[in-house]
Amino acid sequence: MRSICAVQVRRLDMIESGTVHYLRYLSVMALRACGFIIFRRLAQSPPDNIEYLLLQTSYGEHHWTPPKGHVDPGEDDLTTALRETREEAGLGEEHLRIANNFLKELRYQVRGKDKTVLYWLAELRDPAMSVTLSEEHQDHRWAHLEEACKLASYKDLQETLREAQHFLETGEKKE
Ligand SMILES: Nc1nc2c(ncn2[C@@H]2O[C@H](COP(=O)(O)OP(=O)(O)OP(=O)(O)OP(=O)(O)OC[C@H]3O[C@@H](n4cnc5c(=O)[nH]c(N)nc54)[C@H](O)[C@@H]3O)[C@@H](O)[C@H]2O)c(=O)[nH]1
Repeated sequence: MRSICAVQVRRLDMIESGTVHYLRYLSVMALRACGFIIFRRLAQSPPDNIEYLLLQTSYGEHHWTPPKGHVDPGEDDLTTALRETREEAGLGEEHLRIANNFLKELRYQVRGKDKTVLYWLAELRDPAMSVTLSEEHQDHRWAHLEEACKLASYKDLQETLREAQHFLETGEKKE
């Protein structure tokens, strides 16, 4: 009887990784994530000179979003955004020019729980710099606004990208 229990416990330990671990994590953590809408400017004339960076997850629905991720306990939001961008895209603060006066908050539900995502806006200083993905993502794309909106299939994220474009073209936030 004792040995059966030991085997069962070991099996439970083994499935403690992957999705089970992730679902347990979700059930205890408040869902808050932070990241950057990263853009680069090309030589073309406006508006085609602006491209946005989107990453495609290697898990789940394989959805596309800008680099972002969960806030660690005790971490401030901007530090999270910078850490996640370095981890997920290989781009650090030294590679970015962070825009003043642009911060967008998205709220949506993930598996029945409210999630808040904060996005800052940042320009890649060297447009030729390459992106280095982590295991969390399987692909990345630099895309003009309309293509970026097709990849980012969520209405709120599409609106955020449109607001970023408006901000970059006019220097003003959309009301
Ligand atoms: N095994 C496994 N493991 C997973 C899974 N899933 C995650 N992991 C692990 O967690 C780590 C990631 O940790 P971080 O990087 O720190 O966090 P985030 O960046 O926050 O990443 P998430 O993917 O958790 O969160 P979202 O992007 O928010 O996607 C969640 C759902 O929300 C919807 N959704 C997404 N975006 C929008 C939007 O803009 N607007 C709207 N309206 N809806 C949106 C969409 O339906 C989507 O399915 C990975 O390494 C994995 O280990 C999974 O399914 N199976």
